[in-house]
Amino acid sequence: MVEVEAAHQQPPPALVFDAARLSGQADIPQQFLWPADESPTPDAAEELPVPLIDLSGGAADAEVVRQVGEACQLHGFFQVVNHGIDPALLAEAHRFTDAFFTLPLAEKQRAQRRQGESCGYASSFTGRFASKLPWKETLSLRYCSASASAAADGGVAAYLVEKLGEEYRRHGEVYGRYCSEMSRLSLEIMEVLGASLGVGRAHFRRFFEGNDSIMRLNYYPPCQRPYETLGTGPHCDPTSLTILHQDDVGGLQVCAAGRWRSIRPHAGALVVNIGDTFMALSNGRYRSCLHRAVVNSRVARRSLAFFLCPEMDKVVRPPGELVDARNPRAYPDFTWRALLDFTMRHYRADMRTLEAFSSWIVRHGHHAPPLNL
Ligand SMILES: C=C1C[C@]23C[C@H]1CC[C@H]2[C@]1(C)CCC[C@@](C)(C(=O)O)[C@H]1[C@@H]3C(=O)O
Ligand SMILES: O=C(O)CCC(=O)C(=O)O
Ligand SMILES: [Fe+2]
Repeated sequence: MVEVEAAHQQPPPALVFDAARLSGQADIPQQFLWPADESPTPDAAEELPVPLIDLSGGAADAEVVRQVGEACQLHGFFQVVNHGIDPALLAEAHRFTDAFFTLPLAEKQRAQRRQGESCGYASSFTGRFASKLPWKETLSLRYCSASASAAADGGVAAYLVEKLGEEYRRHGEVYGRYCSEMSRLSLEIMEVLGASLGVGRAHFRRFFEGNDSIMRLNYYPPCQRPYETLGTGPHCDPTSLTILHQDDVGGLQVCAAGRWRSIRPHAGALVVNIGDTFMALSNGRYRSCLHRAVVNSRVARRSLAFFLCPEMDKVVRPPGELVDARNPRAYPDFTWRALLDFTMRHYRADMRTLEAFSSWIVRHGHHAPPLNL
């Protein structure tokens, strides 16, 4: 029995995570402290040797297909270079991230994320979770590729202007361009994943042509007790593909072979990992990988995560080639809308989200259209 609702019991009156104030204090509220068996150890985690995959030869390169397939069978993480994304755009997106998160709290709260929604500003999810609060602030934006033709930025600029005012249009245009570039790169990576799984380059690319994705800006203030807190707790991304640009501070860790290993920042490289929804699309062939973000007592850290997601009501079902007597269906059909709603309203995404979701579907009858095996 999965204790799902418990994760969202009404927590005590919301604590406010004002990083400008909290970051300097010797003591921190106990809601931010993590149990010893989940908090990071002081010894630096050894580096996880993930391949720096060179995309200059394009997504058709056989070596790229081999390296991505190998990484996805091992731990689901790899880094790409020569990905074609303008370094100036990456730098501008980070500059605007800094500009936003160093605003006074009241200004940021004008874009406050509402209960059950995935967009907006959140300061450590106080009011959403009762304990093990992440030491971070986030701003999440929605990017709809289908509307990109109309709004050219997937609706990102309009959202920021609506929430924060006309003076944020430039921010929105930069993040909109960033998202459309990430969407383009995601489709190239989907071609590589399709080729590596033997279902052809077009299959997953077509599935994600119209995507309804989430752009998340993570801001991790310095923390004076970095070995008792976590910037982002252990989890697998419930989404399909994550393309993350981290600054040069470091803090992303992956659990591989039962050990936490760090993914060292490489200037200009993008960190890529598959998520739960792609694990279901691959019928479990490729694993969504457990990872977390640790904080430090010296400097703030930022990471920009683009989460590729299918259109809300498209049924997530693996291609027939990946289902046979030896590889029966690993997960039931579902829609991304149902899984997103599950993580927003009923379950804090962790390392068992898809299992918890699968039994939740059965118990709550959220049946997707019948299988057409
Ligand atoms: C669909 C999503 C939920 C989260 C943001 C995206 C993909 C990653 C998820 C998350 C980061 C996993 C760890 C817990 C979480 C609550 C967080 O720390 O932010 C998750 C995000 C969320 O539910 O807002
Ligand atoms: O900040 C990082 O390096 C990782 C963040 C993350 O895993 C997430 O936002 O899902
Ligand atoms: Fe993640």
